[in-house]
Amino acid sequence: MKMALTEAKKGRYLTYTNPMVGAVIVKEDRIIGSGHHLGFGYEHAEINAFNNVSAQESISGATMFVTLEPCSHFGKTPPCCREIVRRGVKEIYIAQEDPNPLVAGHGIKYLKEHGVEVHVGAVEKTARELNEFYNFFYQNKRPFITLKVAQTLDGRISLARSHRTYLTDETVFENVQRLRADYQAIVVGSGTVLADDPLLTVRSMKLKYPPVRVVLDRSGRTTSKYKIMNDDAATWIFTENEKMIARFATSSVKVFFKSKWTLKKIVQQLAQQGIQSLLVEGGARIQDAFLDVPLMQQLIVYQINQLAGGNSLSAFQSERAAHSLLELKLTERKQVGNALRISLRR
Ligand SMILES: NC(=O)C1=CN([C@@H]2O[C@H](COP(=O)(O)OP(=O)(O)OC[C@H]3O[C@@H](n4cnc5c(N)ncnc54)[C@H](OP(=O)(O)O)[C@@H]3O)[C@@H](O)[C@H]2O)C=CC1
Ligand SMILES: Nc1c(N[C@@H]2O[C@H](COP(=O)(O)O)[C@@H](O)[C@H]2O)[nH]c(=O)[nH]c1=O
Ligand SMILES: [Zn+2]
Repeated sequence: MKMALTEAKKGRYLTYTNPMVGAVIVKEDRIIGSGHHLGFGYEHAEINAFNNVSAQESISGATMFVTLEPCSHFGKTPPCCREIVRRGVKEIYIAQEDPNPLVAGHGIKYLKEHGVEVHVGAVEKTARELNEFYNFFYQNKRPFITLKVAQTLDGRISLARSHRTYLTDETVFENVQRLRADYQAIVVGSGTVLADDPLLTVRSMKLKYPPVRVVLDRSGRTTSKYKIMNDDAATWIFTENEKMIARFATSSVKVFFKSKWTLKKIVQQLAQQGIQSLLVEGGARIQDAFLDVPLMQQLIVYQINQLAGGNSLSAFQSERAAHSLLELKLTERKQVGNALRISLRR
């Protein structure tokens, strides 16, 4: 199963809203084939593993190790569970059940009903972690949300709200690029667009499915002159200003207009669009809004050894009355460039 997990990882950045999946076929204590899910819309891991078995080998009577329950639905490809039965696989080890309601248990049921000996749960924890956002999305019906903040020792993100303060170095930039690549959407508030004019793209890698840039712009202060509105990646704006529809009518920017958007409704809408993971990159008011709801699962802080003081801007700051403390569990702490990277979970 560990080999199947190594196989699965070969699909990283290519599977999009599909999980990474790996499969290994064993016969008489020999590996006769292995494969992974090649990418969104392409062959599933099991089929790719079958395709990699040489013509001289007989699959009939073999054992398969697969990191996710074989699918039972006609999607972009036919059901893997049928192919497994058709090929005569005798026994199958499955790391985890597929939480996707299209499959959820049906694949296992089909295999059992067709005489395959099924074992579920081998190396399950590692398999679940590999597709953490996918699993979270189907189990909770909402995206996995990470808040990311670059801050000073005194928890400040900028010397003044109206402009950008460069806090972290090139090494942190690279680290953030890799972090971004793992998410399907990146969220910022209009204040950050106006103050920083960020691109919010992944420049260090050529991604087939770059994260969507989501701008929360309630009163409609952004225009097409900002870099985030370019075509380097998709951009979606959530606004309560109807004029934004006309303002972006001739561009590829998608405007989600509603006379009243709550953060919960925005997250619901993103889930409906199939977004399984969100990286929230500020600014102060947006981070505070996510803290207030609270809709986040993870916080990643890049903390530098400098102080800002005075009336500099706090990482989570708005006009609302603070009412309680939110306790988080430390999961990782390591030095990255000029910052201490601190990861915490709810
Ligand atoms: N160091 C770091 O990690 C980062 C620092 N920054 C810094 O943060 C500053 C910008 O922060 P800030 O001014 O707070 O702006 P934000 O980026 O947090 O955007 C705030 C705006 O978002 C809109 N909005 C939409 N939905 C909501 C909601 N549910 N709750 C609150 N606001 C919502 C509001 O628009 P409206 O007013 O129309 O209602 C509000 O003005 C800049 O100085 C920037 O440099 C930014 C990102 C990262
Ligand atoms: N990638 C993968 C599976 N993925 C399952 O299939 C769904 C996508 O189906 P489709 O759109 O047809 O590609 C995905 O959400 C998940 O339920 N299943 C498998 O048997 N093996 C695989 O390698
Ligand atoms: Zn399949």
